[in-house]
Amino acid sequence: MADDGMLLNFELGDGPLNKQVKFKGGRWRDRLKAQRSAKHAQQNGTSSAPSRRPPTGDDDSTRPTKRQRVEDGESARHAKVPKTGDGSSWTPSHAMKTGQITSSLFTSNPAPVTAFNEQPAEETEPAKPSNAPLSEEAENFHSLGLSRRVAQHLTTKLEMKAPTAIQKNTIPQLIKEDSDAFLQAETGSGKTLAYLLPIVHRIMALSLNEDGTAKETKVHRNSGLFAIILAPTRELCKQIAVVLEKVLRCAPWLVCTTVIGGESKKSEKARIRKGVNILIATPGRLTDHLDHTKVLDVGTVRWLVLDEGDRMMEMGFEEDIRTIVGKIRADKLQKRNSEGVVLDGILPSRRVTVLCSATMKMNVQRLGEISLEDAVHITASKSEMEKDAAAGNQAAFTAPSQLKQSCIIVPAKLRLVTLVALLKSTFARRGSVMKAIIFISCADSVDFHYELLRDTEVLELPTPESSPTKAGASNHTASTVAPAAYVTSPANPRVILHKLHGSLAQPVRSSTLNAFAKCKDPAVLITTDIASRGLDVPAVDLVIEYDPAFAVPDHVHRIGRTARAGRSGKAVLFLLPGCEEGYTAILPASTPITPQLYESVLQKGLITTVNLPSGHTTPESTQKQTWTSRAEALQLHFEQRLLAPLQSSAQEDGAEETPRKSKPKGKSGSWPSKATKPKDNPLLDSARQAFRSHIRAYATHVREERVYFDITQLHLGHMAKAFGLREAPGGIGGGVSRRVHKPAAATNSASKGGQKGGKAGGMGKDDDDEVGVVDDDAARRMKEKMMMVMNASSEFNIG
Ligand SMILES: Nc1ncnc2c1ncn2[C@@H]1O[C@H](COP(=O)(O)OP(=O)(O)OP(=O)(O)O)[C@@H](O)[C@H]1O
Repeated sequence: MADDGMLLNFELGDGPLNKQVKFKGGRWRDRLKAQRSAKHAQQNGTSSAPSRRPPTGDDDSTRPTKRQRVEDGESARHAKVPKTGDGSSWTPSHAMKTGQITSSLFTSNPAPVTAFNEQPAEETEPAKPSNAPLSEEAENFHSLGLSRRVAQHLTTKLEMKAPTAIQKNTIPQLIKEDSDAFLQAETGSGKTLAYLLPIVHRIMALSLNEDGTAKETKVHRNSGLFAIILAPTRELCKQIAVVLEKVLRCAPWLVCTTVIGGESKKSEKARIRKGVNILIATPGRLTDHLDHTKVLDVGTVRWLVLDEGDRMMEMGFEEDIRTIVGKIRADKLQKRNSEGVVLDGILPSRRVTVLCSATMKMNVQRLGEISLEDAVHITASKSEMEKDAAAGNQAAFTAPSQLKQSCIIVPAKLRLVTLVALLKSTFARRGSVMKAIIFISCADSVDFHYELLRDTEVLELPTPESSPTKAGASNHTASTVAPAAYVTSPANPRVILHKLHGSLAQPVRSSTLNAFAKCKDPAVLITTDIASRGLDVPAVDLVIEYDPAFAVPDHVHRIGRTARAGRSGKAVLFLLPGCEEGYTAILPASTPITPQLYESVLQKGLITTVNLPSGHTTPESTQKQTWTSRAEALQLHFEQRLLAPLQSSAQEDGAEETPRKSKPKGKSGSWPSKATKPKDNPLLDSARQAFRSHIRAYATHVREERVYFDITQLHLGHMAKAFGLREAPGGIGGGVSRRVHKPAAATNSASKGGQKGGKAGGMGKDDDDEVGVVDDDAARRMKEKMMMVMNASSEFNIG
């Protein structure tokens, strides 16, 4: 690595550069321009710095102005070097002592269209949690109809004293009635137990009398498959299995298992052959087993649960679900099992389908048509039901009331440093935040940010799962768990970084998630939407949507990873100034989404020096810097990290950097594109790939929300800076990946041939990373944008 110390050590004084500086790196045009500017500045006794005062957040005048081209040498010559809000001078960044060329971070940024003042944090009474368990006095599990055995097990072993509202409304219904149900309640409200407990209770009743004494015939693992639970992702299936296993400890004669892909079908078949009473599956894998696993008998199945039903539809599992529902219904319902145990009466006398979600996209109506018959709609509260009815059964959804939502409107160029500053201030105090999740739009961008923010030194970590130790790194997490650089603080000298996306191998995904969940140190998970649904990781205090979700319901699920079961939580949304600002108006929130000024975030986070990764030194002079100059230095450091190994060759041939063609990476299948072949600096390569994928992903926000996420408004040059790039790399317009859904054919057996479509990238996984729908409109906009870019010269494309 280059000696970044040199780079961070730029002058803070407001005097002009008085030495002839040799400019290195970047493109020859930029170098020439900077050389000229510096010369003029010397002659005129002024700096070649842009004239704009860096925003300090002190008053309105400090707002960044609307997007402008970078000041030319003339205007820069006449510009005064202003003082920053905190009294120090503003540092020119176009021509620095080190001779590096970069555009200023604080100039030419578009101003927010909404005028807002950051409200001082009011000492208001915290909102009453809307998804918490009810009071023990008001309700208990036994009174809902569950056996004493189950109720006691919940209280004593699982430490659940009272049901939540959705559990209170669902459990009696599913115990007493045999009708289909559509379960809808906010994130973290305990829907999993709401449908699991009545199922377990009724299956247990085949073996136990009402007073808890054993019946003559006791069902066991070979007595039949009674329930199938479908969930969209493998992680979610595993999580449901963990909860169910805990519940089944009070009925150890019953067995559940998962069939989710990502592991050998043979071993799944073997488990089914051994006997299972409750099966948890991803739709694609189950369809495959229904086709090929003869021992899988669905004649005794009484419940089919579709957890996160809308997500399954969205992921293209409609055909699989049709097949599954069709096959289960077609099989004659057995009134007795093969051992002669009477099932009817104790178990439902018809097949019951339960559909479950915190949100309902339009496609759920179709899912309802496929799977439900005269379903009852169960919500957490009466008022919700009334609200939904008033809305013409278009289910309304909200975020938990205790969840505090805020947004930061931050110009594209400042996104990366603002993210670091936010994380740094988040972990400034020990214990205030233990776990944070950062949502990013695509796998390539997750890979890049993880590589950028992790420390290069491998430290010994305490838990075996999250230990890329010197001695023996955990194979599965060696490339997905690492100590973080930049965001640590004296109070939290160790923060552990994790990354997760659908293109990672299944064992890596499982181990990484497990490592994050069990991490004893403060931890950050950088992830795609793969972690947005249903995942229940305790102690997530903060969710950062660095890239906004592709659709509002996805946003609701993402932020729902915090503030679960009555706990508190915060969610921060990054938005660009301009049309994105209007997005907050359509987001569901019990309390208003509070705006935060990015200037304050930077100021708070960069109040002290940033801990650079091992091997990078922070010069002493930076100790005295202001937050603005620290932000500039940090950005410069990132850019330099990306460029370092390539610099010498660029100098030698004086050529402009051009993206090099290479084979597609293949690993992050969601966004296939012309990848550049890693040569000298894999991080640079990763940044370019991430940038391209990010821009493509941006084009895929759902149609109704594209008014807020208009790709034609994106400044690619500015956005490139958020990836540590000094200019937008080419190759973005290499065709917008169509979002076609993978499904069974791709997932399960190549032998099926006839792809019904594969998810972008065609990785053919059950639950690969998903993005918004890429349709003709998105493709057209993308094309338009590319034309604009080709016809315009940007700040980084001076000429
Ligand atoms: N009665 C209860 N008392 C205390 N904690 C509970 C209770 N029921 C569920 N929980 C806990 O609440 C958390 C959220 O539960 P669960 O994952 O079922 O929520 P959910 O409604 O399915 O959320 P999502 O829509 O995000 O999937 C879990 O950690 C679970 O252990």
